[in-house]
Amino acid sequence: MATGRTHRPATRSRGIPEATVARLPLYLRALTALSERSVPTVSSEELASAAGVNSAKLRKDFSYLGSYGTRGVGYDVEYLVYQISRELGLTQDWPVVIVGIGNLGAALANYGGFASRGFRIAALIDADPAMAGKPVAGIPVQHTDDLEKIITENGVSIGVIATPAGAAQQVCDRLVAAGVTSILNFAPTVLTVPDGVDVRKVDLSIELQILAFHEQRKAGEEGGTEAPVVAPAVHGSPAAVDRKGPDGDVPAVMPA
Ligand SMILES: NC(=O)c1ccc[n+]([C@@H]2O[C@H](COP(=O)([O-])OP(=O)(O)OC[C@H]3O[C@@H](n4cnc5c(N)ncnc54)[C@H](O)[C@@H]3O)[C@@H](O)[C@H]2O)c1
Repeated sequence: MATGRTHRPATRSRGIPEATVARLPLYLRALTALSERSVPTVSSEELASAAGVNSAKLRKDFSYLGSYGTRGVGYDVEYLVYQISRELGLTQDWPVVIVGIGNLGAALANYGGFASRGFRIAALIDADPAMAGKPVAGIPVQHTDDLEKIITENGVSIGVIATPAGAAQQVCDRLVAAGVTSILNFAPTVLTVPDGVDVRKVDLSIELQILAFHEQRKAGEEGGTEAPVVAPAVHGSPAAVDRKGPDGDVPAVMPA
């Protein structure tokens, strides 16, 4: 199967640009921290600084949400938390499966940040029969033979792939055929999916390579030599080099 686009167009159907969507989690993280400190209101400048975003961009982003703040007062923190959570679809529970429970899959399963943000780990799946039934993060690992059944029974629409690269496309195809429509891919390979399926890719080695590029450029500047004008080749994902993140940085998570 597996033909077609690997990511959505730049503007969502509801009219919120993809770049704004990518910044909403940054605002939400900053707002959640303010909310935990019981801060009632925040100015666009303060929030922009806490989120690491330019304040004009923040105001533009919030205008898409219909949120303009109150002059002299700022934005209501609790209301913005609610609004952004609703926009991101975080006011509902999202069951997630992780496929490939090795070093990375187990670390992800143990990460408390998913559950606290509404992403409940519904199942852990691995192809190794020796792992079946063994608990990881308190959840028994299930065998890939049952993948389709697990997806259907749990109403899973988000799948995380942490298998070796060679297995990732086949796992992706099975997840999609079973009804998964969003995939977070950690395997260092480009996945092909049908229209309507979103894939985000995480590759920390690419982030390190980009940092190495900047280190090299800084060293060149200090030494008075001209900085290189092109990034080094990044295996398997040339788009990662020139793709900018939410606010000009390069994201650790990128469209596949
Ligand atoms: N994106 C990143 O920044 C990042 C960081 C570390 C690792 N990785 C990648 O994540 C993947 C996992 O790395 P790891 O160190 O955990 O490897 P690992 O070898 O420890 O674990 C891989 C697991 O996948 C299972 N597996 C193999 N084929 C499978 C299949 N068809 N279906 C289900 N499970 C299957 C194996 O049984 C094993 O438990 C690799 O592709 C690695 O390159 C990415």
